[in-house]
Amino acid sequence: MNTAIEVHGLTKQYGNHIVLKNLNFTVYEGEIFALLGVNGAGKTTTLECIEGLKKADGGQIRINGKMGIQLQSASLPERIQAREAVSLFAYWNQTEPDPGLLETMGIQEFAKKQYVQLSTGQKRRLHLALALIGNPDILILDEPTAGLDVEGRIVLHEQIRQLKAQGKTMVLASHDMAEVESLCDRIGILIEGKLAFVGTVAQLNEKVGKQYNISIRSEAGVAQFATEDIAETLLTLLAQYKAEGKGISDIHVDRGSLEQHFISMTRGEKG
Ligand SMILES: Nc1ncnc2c1ncn2[C@@H]1O[C@H](COP(=O)(O)OP(=O)(O)OP(=O)(O)O)[C@@H](O)[C@H]1O
Repeated sequence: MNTAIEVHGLTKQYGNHIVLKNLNFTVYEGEIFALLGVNGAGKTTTLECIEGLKKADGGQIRINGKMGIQLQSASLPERIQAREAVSLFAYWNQTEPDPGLLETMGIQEFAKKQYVQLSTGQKRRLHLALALIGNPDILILDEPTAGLDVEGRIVLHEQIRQLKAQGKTMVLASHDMAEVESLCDRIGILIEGKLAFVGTVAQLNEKVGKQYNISIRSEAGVAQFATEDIAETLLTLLAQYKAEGKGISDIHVDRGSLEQHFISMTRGEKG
């Protein structure tokens, strides 16, 4: 496997606060690699060191290929139209705007709108399109779906999958375990500036167990259950609620918070 990014002994501190502590990881060509961590774990700082926007205090970063960076929100002038931003980025990249790219990213539908008038989802799509203008080999995406509704996330996930199918390498930051599980090939988990785990989703599941949390709201209040077999547990619970005549008003299933996985990882326990 060819290497797209190699990070060796990366350290970074702000004053006395060491935020990245000797990070070592490799991103291979064509894969989606996620940096997963809670707020403040060091994800953005790591990405910015890779992007060259922040200077590392120690270590080496090797990049093999052309890199595209997805902008953060509110990075463009408020009054610039989406199509003007595209033209500007194309000019900087000494190329022409690619109508196919604009079509795929769904930019045409809001091409004449000013940046300030765009929804969060439209801004993200525009940022992704701008990152793609120079036809990079490697894409860096910092929390690409933050603030998006379910539909917006599904659309963006699909676009990210299409980019992978085209052979792009992607590194993304996220604090959403479920997103990372469905999208990424490998994960690096950052805990307080240290990489606590690097490996595939399957390897992570082996390590922390594949536990799901189920919350059921009914007249009797909210009850919570943990299981490794959602289908079986849900069927049993639904039958039980029905038999007891308890009307269900909401059901929520999740993969457990990152914090739960971190705690179990550091304790070496399951769940
Ligand atoms: N310019 C800065 N000056 C001082 N401290 C900073 C600066 N930028 C980030 N930090 C600190 O570095 C740590 C890591 O921040 P970073 O933004 O990399 O985390 P993150 O994992 O991306 O968090 P989030 O999910 O909230 O974006 C935090 O404690 C943060 O307060």
